[in-house]
Amino acid sequence: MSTTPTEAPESTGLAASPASAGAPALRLYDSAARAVVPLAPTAAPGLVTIYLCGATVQGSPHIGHMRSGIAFDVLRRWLERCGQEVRLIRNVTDIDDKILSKSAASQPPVPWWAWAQRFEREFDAAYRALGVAAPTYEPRATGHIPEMVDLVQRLLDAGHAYIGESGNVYYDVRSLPGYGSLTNQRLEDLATTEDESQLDDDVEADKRDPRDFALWKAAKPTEPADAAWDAPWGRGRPGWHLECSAMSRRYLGETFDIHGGGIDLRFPHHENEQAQSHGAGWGFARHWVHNAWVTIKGEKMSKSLGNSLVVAELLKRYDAAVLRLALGTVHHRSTVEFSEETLADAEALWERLSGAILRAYEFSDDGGLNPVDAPAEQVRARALPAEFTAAMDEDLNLAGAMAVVHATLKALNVALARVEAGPSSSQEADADLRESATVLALDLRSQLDVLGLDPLTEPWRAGVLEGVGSSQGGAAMETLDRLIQHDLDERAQARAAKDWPRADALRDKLTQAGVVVEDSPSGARWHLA
Ligand SMILES: Nc1ncnc2c1ncn2[C@@H]1O[C@H](COP(=O)(O)OP(=O)(O)OP(=O)(O)O)[C@@H](O)[C@H]1O
Ligand SMILES: [Zn+2]
Repeated sequence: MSTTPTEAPESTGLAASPASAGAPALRLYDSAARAVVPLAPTAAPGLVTIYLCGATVQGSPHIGHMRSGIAFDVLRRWLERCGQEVRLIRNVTDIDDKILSKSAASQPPVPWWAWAQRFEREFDAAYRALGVAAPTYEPRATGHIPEMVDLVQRLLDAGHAYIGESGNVYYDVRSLPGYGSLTNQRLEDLATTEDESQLDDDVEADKRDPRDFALWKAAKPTEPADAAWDAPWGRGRPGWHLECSAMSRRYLGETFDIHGGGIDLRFPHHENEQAQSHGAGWGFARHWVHNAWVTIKGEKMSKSLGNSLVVAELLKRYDAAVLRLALGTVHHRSTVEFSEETLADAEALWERLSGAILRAYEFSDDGGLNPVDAPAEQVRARALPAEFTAAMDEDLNLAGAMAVVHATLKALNVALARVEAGPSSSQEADADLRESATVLALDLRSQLDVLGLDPLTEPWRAGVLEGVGSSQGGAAMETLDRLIQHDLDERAQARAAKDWPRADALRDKLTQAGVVVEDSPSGARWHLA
């Protein structure tokens, strides 16, 4: 490994967090250590630095592409909830073989950069729709060519890279004793480091070893002139692996806390990123987190397998919150099987969760000061149940956290039923009941917020309040209640007089209008279907 001294990462602008909360209690599975280990951030007190490999913007995002964005959004939210400041970098690969070939093959052909920009926007829209907070910075590969050229030069100087006859620059994997350590592979057992992302690596006949990989690809006469940049060893463009080493160094410094991405990226992409950064003398990632696949009928969702579901299409059929719930409440290392059944379950759960919070919201309206409608900061300031915290701290155990969510929902429904059963003999007791339902609704919001699913914050709020109207919801429901109550009273009288046809007709009328009537010992209750 190179021992070249390196500059301090002052240009990253990293600083101690003002909201420093000491070290987080989170323990996370580390793919390199193959064990759950404590996360011990080092950049600055109260700060966690994360680099997540982002999209290669060569086509429309399918729902599988969203998995890592959502999984790491939950990780980020949890760390922030625990008082940490999180600096999350997610890059955009906006130059690559597929972008060049697809833009050239499109009818009519478009410039590669227009193609990349189109799909970057689509990814952006999909992340936004699914409630994935924007990363702290989202660097594009093409905006960091000088950093990449510097890194290649550094690797050349340190003897970890060489220039081939083609003008390509390769990483010499045999030069780094630790190559393969991330994925626990011995160099002797590796045949080649070719991977799909480097399809056009041509023959690469000038490699010294088939396991070496391209750091820099020499410009080709068949490729657009503006897809190449000057470098001391000749014009060309960066290899994919190089981008992440250069951009993580630029924004997070030589060493950072967590490196993430899809499980397929472990090898060769992450192994090669690590080789580059270690070769440059940088500490690089201290902790590796990889998320599992979204599958369909057990098979990875993938464009080439023809089973991919484009996010924009799914959003025409499903509420974005339902998609987020389906994807974001499963442990990040477990597969999400994406089926009609998964979506139906998520849809039903979302209705129950948002419906219960909405019911509490409606009855709590008090001259525009609705306690259930507390701003997100207030919701986040609430203490979480110890079981919830313990589950999240133990490798983001979402099953454990969701068990707490279900218990809170159940308790809220019980409280709501008691409130809705109507006034008791004591006003004080009624106020207590309303208070306990309000507290449970806020608790539920607070737990769901960690998962990015608080129904009363954006991007879900508008959809959840649709038809209720954020300021007029309570008043509108009261008016509706009076109208319905009038019919229910008439129905009660018809039943008392054993006028069954009249009683049934009144109920049918309400059912047709979307009102569900439930008879209980204390009288009929209603809710919207
Ligand atoms: N089904 C999936 N589940 C989770 N992550 C995925 C899934 N498909 C792709 N990804 C993530 O998105 C990254 C980019 O995906 P890629 O461009 O290979 O998509 P793809 O649909 O599998 O395309 P192709 O069919 O061209 O292989 C992958 O490296 C992976 O980390
Ligand atoms: Zn990467």
